[in-house]
Amino acid sequence: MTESAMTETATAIEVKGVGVSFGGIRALNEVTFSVTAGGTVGVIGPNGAGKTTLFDVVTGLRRPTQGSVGLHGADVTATGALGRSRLGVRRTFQRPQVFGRLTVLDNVLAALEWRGGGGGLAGDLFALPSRRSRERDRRERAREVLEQCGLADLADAYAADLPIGRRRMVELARAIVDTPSVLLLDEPTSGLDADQSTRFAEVIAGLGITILLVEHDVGFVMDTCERIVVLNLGEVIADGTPAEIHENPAVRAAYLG
Ligand SMILES: Nc1ncnc2c1ncn2[C@@H]1O[C@H](COP(=O)(O)OP(=O)(O)OP(=O)(O)O)[C@@H](O)[C@H]1O
Repeated sequence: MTESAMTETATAIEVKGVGVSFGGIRALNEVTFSVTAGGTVGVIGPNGAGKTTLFDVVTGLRRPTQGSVGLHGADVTATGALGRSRLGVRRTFQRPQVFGRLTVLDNVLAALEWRGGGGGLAGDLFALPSRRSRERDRRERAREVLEQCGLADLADAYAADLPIGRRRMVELARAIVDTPSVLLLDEPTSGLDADQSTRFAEVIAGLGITILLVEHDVGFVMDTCERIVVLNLGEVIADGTPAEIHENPAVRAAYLG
């Protein structure tokens, strides 16, 4: 393998020259950055900076007007959200998106179901041994993740009845249960108390996967991420380590104050 090919495979997310316009509004302009496989990168910026639009572009919910998106070395600009999820991309949302009328356990099990039940229709209809053992494995894995996320006692609670902090953890549990390769977290600590934030940070630190997170809590980003990308008015104004970002005069002027 050539050196450049090796560099390419080590890059999990590559955003190159991305632009998105909404009519006359330029939500993103020439946005370029990458995330190394297994790395954790934070995106910060004031309201309206383009953070959510950037997540939409990386997850395939929105096609950029310009530029390209790469995942694990492949150009996925034209690949939709489902195709990207098949490549192992998972996401949480600013407002946690859980299935309110399902229990916590069923929310997590749902994420293990979409690839198919194994054994096909016959497996389901006749409860074949292969189907039953797969079902046991699924439940075991789901319970393991509930434990990891501090939700074991809430397995049978309806997601809609939970306070926002718990719903965020359910969303996280559902996102990580089938061991994604890339996880995007949109304002993960919003609505969490200090203990829940700490737990959240511990859970994601232990995953060993590529993480891109948007967060208003700059302290959390500084503690959790090895690199930070700063957006302002749709443009990257800084990209560096937490210490570099903290000292960057343009960032201080635009954001940190
Ligand atoms: N669907 C849309 N139609 C029109 N304009 C939009 C749309 N989505 C976003 N915008 C505009 O694009 C810009 C970037 O918005 P975006 O939501 O990506 O910013 P953000 O950094 O996530 O903001 P916040 O921190 O408030 O969530 C803003 O000016 C916003 O008003």
